[in-house]
Amino acid sequence: MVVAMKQIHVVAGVIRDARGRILLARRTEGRDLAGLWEFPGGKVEAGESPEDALIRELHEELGIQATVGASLIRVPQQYPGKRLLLDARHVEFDGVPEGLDGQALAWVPQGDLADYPMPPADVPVVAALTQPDRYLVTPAPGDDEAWLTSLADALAHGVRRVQLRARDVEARRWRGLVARAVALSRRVGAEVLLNGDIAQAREAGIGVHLRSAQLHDAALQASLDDMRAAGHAIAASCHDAGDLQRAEALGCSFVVLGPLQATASHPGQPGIGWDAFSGVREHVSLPIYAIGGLAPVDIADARTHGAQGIAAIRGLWPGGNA
Ligand SMILES: Nc1nc2c([nH]c(=O)n2[C@@H]2O[C@H](COP(=O)(O)OP(=O)(O)OP(=O)(O)O)[C@@H](O)[C@H]2O)c(=O)[nH]1
Ligand SMILES: [Mg+2]
Repeated sequence: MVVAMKQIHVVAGVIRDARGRILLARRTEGRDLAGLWEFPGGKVEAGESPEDALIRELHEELGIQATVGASLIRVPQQYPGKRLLLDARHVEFDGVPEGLDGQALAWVPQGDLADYPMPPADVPVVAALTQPDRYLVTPAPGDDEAWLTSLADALAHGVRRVQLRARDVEARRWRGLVARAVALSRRVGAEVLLNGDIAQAREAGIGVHLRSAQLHDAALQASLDDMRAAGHAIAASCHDAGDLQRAEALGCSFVVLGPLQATASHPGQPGIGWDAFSGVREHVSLPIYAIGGLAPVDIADARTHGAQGIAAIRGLWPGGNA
C-alpha cells in the first residue's frame, strides 16, 4: 500500500524595503538545502495559524515585528522524502532585519532574483513576483484587421504574454499577421511566442510554444537547442505529469496545463480540476498556467493551487469571441 507522505506547511515572507528590493536569507550549513537562498520563514507548528507562524519565525530569525498581508502563491512541491506546501505571503514590518541565526541576508532588486540559487519550490514564487499572471492564446483570425484590433485591445488591457496560434491559416497570410502582432506587442513590452513552428519563431525572433505532441519528438532537439542558444523562450502545452517532466527537462521557461474545466472548444473532454492540478504540479518546479474555461476572475484560485495564473483564448480576448 502506498501511504501518501504528509504535507509540511511552510510559510515564507516576501519582505520589501522602501526601494522595492526583496529580502532573501541564505540557508546555513548543516541544514537541508544549505547555501541556497530563501524567503525567510519556517514550518507552521501544530495548532498554530499560518499568520502566527510567520510572525513567530520572522521574529526568531530576523528580529522584526511582521504584519502579514496578502497571499502571493501557495506552491505544493515534492522533495526527496518530503512533501512541502510553500505558502508565500506579502509582509510589512517594523524594525531592522538581522540574521539572528548567523544566516547571510541580501536585499535583492526584483529583476535580480533569478541570479540567486534557490530551492525548487521557490522558482514558482519568484515567477509569481516577476512574470505575467495571464497568458493570452489568440483565436484563429477571421478578419485580419479585426483580429489585430482585438490583440491591440488585449494589450491595452494589460496582457503582457501572448501565444500567437492559428490553425489552417495560409502560410503567407499568417507570416504577415505574425509580423504585425509582434510589432504591436513589442510596442508595450509584451512577450510573444509562436505556436508550434520552431523555424518560423526563430525567423521572427520570438519564442516558441510547443504542442504537447512536440514535447516527445526527439527530432526537434537540435532546433530547440538553437532556440535556447539564441535566447528565445520555449514554452509548452501539457496534459499530465509526464508532459510536465519532459517540458522541464527540455528547459521550458513556463508551461500551460489543462484542461482545468470542460470547455466549448473541447466538448466531452472533462477538466482535471484544481486538486488534481495541485497534485501534478508537485513534481516539477516550472511556472504553470492553468488553461480551460478560465478567465481573470480565476487568478486568485489559480495562485492558491500553485499556478502562475491563467491562460485563455476567450477569457482574455476582447469581446470573448473566438
Ligand atoms: N523558509 C523557507 N523555507 C523554504 C523555502 N523554500 C523551501 O523549499 N523551503 C523549505 O521549507 C522547509 C522549512 O524551512 P525551515 O528550515 O526554515 O523551517 P524552520 O524555520 O521551521 O526551522 P527548522 O530548520 O528548525 O525546522 C525546509 O525544508 C526548506 O528547505 C523558502 O523560500 N523559505
Ligand atoms: Mg526557517
